[in-house]
Amino acid sequence: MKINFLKYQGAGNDFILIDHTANPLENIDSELIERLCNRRFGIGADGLMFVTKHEKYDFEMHYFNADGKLGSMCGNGGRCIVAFAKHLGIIAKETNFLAVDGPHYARISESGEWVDLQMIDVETITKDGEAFILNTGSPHYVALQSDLLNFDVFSKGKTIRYNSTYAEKGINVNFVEDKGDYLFVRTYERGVEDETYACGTGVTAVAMAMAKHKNQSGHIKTDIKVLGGDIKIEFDYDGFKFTNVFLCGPAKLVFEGEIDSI
Ligand SMILES: N[C@H](CCC[C@H](N)C(=O)O)C(=O)O
Repeated sequence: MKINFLKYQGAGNDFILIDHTANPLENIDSELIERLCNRRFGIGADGLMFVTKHEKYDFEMHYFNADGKLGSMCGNGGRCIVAFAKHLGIIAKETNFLAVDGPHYARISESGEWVDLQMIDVETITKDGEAFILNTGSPHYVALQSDLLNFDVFSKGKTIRYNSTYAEKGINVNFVEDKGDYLFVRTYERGVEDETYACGTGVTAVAMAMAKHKNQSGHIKTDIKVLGGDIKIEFDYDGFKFTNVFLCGPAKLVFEGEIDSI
């Protein structure tokens, strides 16, 4: 069986993209997805996405984590799939598409390599000790951490993700250091079960948690640095609810290929 794919990355969060608009998605082979995402035996990626047709929206996004299982919303994946849809000629400058957490609006630059993706509104932020817990389409744990560059994100993130509170459903664990002009963020991702170079729903959660932590309100713009590049978050916050949330950043085509058998 031959499968054509494109590989994209958004701030170093990398994905395999497959055009499935010609036929509906059925009989998902989780083991195959896991093999394709494997960095030693496959193409290598943090996740894999299929684009399918939808009656009411420009397209539908189906996101799978590198472990082959259906994921919750992926923000960087969302930006990459918009770039992919433009590449396929499905959309031009803007789009309304459907993802697992509902409809999303996005706009794309002329070059096709920068995407502003609207994310869901968020109202509920709880605390686990000093950490903030919120869902931006995917569940996130946000903890402040000094000297983050030298911090063991993998071990500490994994310990939190597998503690008795989160072991069953899992959680994405983000660590943030406030650098004044920007936030430096590193993330241990559920479903990849490793640190990734960027996590879109994660940095969105971090920007929200920090706005609450600093008692900010109004129209808030946050510059974020992750291991794989720079991301910008914008939202309105009235002290209770985050609305008009945009995750803005790069979405780049890396290569194109054909899988014969694996
Ligand atoms: N990398 C993704 C997060 C994927 C969420 C996934 N790890 C899960 O919890 O199902 C992002 O850019 O938002």
